[in-house]
Amino acid sequence: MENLIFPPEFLWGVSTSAFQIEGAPREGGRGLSVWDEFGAVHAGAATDHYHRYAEDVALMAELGVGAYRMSFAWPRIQPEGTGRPNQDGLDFYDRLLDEVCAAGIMPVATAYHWDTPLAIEDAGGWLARDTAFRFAEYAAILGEHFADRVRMWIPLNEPMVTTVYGYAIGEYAPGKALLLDALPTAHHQNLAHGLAVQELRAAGAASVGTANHHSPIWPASDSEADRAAADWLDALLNGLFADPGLTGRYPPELLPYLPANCAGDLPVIAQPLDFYGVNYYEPQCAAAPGEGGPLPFELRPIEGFPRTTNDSPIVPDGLRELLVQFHERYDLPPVYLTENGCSFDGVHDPERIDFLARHLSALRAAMDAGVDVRGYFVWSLLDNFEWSKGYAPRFGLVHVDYETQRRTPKDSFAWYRKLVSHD
Ligand SMILES: O=C(O)[C@H](O)[C@@H](O)[C@H](O)[C@H](O)CO
Repeated sequence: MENLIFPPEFLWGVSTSAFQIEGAPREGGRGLSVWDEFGAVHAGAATDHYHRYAEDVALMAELGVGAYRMSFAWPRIQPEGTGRPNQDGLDFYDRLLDEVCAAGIMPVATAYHWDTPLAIEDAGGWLARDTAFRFAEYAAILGEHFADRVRMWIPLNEPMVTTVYGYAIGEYAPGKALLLDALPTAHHQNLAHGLAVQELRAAGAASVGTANHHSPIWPASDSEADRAAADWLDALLNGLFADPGLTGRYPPELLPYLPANCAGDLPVIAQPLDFYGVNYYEPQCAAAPGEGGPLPFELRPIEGFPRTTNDSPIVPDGLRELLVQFHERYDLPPVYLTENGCSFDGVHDPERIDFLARHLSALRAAMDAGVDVRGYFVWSLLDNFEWSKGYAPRFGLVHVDYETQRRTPKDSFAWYRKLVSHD
């Protein structure tokens, strides 16, 4: 730990999301979301955070973090995705945010972490331009009620994952496999982001940024064809969500797949940001597609690295590579690692401690290379519902027994507490 030296004002946090921890899907007037009945495994009670939030905030206070990144559940605030807010939903988040503030922890809020109200999805979801405007109305409600306590706002969590996993390959809700015909959902999310930034700022938001999922893209070989495939994947996974907000332009190779009138929305999308949030987990590798391949690239497995129980390759230096690349590519506002973490079993989790330590060293190296990084959030405080993988992958610093809902801090919890306390 001796080499993990960070400035005294560096912001240490943990992240979660509403659908993955709250549970109580039918309590307090909450409406159904696109994830409630999607897939083989349903979240159900999750970690029952809806009832146990005070216990979880006490764990964060014990951990000594300065910030907590949570998300609001759109279907808890607007059960049908439109219209007047649901008072019970507002009251729950009032209780939660008051508890967080009373513990001296700074609330960082994501307005949307994939739990689209079912009524909105039935009306087209992110394939429909209108959803961006519904989302802006929802963001205005959040700003009106919570801008007095939330210090950092993130309109959308990882729009890339929603587009690619939700609409292009169908692994996540809503389960559509449209391949490149899914790309209008990226534009509508980018538009929703821009409109929400305007609404949140109008409501007095202290600061607004992103939580985008980014990866360095490695070509499978040095061949021209593989490098071209990697460039295309880089545009799809990174440029499609970073470029419009940071440069006011889309990667040109993607324009044929985006709505014809998308350029008209770019001024709204390119709202100046107070911070740029990055979620980093692993690099990606691309090769030229085989004969008649449906896409201008093929994914290749990343080999030769240790792996998590969620089968993700552990590549800490990929984080330094990504941040330095973005630093050279964009005029970045201050950067926060809004998510980084890994899945390993057990309360005794030396692999997680090693993972976090090596990613923090890579983060330190990126800072030494000139990247203005101001904070780091571990994914996640608690073991929780890992989307279509259900409850098997465990990402928490705190173990959760899903039978009893008993919380047990892991060895990594003690390790992170020591780190953030500068001891
Ligand atoms: O990055 C994501 O995919 C999401 O933001 C989280 O909801 C995941 O649970 C986490 O990343 C682990 O995969």
